Amino acid sequence: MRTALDFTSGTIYLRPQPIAFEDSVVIDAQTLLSTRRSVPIPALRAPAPEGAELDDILVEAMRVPDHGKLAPWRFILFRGDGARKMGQKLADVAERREGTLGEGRRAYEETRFTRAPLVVGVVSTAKPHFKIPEWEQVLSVGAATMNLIHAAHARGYGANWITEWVAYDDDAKAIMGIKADEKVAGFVYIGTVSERPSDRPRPAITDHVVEAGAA
Ligand SMILES: Cc1cc2nc3c(=O)[nH]c(=O)nc-3n(C[C@H](O)[C@H](O)[C@H](O)COP(=O)(O)O)c2cc1C
Repeated sequence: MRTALDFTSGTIYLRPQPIAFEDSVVIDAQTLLSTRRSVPIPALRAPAPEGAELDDILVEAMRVPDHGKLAPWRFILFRGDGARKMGQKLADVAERREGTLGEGRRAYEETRFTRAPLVVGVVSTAKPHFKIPEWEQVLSVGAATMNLIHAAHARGYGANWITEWVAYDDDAKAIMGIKADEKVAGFVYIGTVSERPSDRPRPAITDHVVEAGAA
């Protein structure tokens, strides 16, 4: 039976009135939305979702509004040996750019995709289309990324949406198998939370919401 993380109290718990679905117990949607926050990468430990659970998370990630049904995204899984090798190649790119890297910097680059047990690269394949504005496709990719994060949190995992230089570097993108006309929406670091993060101040609705016609 799976558990959910309660970020308000910091305890692993089973919901007193869980939403039962087949053999799973999942956090209720309102609690998920009101308590999710990014977990710093060093606090993301093994295990990460894998197998059927990861498949479910990816399917839920793609369950987003998508004008024209273009599915303008794809996912790259960085884990294990593949993630290690990718880090070494990216460190080489950084070294070609900047000259010999210091030990700490080299190690940072080499371990870029092994800092968490799973990193999901979300790639936008949005492009000009005769009917569907590219902007709307990009929004759908962002929605898929957020769904991915929520789907992970719903199962008790922590997640963090990161880009950093490798998302914007053409050579790094090529090494990761990302085409020149594709964009990185983000790298979502996922793992089991070892330390509960404190929250940050959240935007107030008074600063961001207006009533139409009230002015
Ligand atoms: C597209 C995108 C890219 C981001 N890239 C980074 C990044 O490279 N480094 C970073 O520290 N935070 C990055 N963030 C911010 C974190 O994902 C996160 O939102 C932030 O730490 C605040 O945490 P919260 O999710 O709890 O509000 C990015 C966010 C978005 C939406």
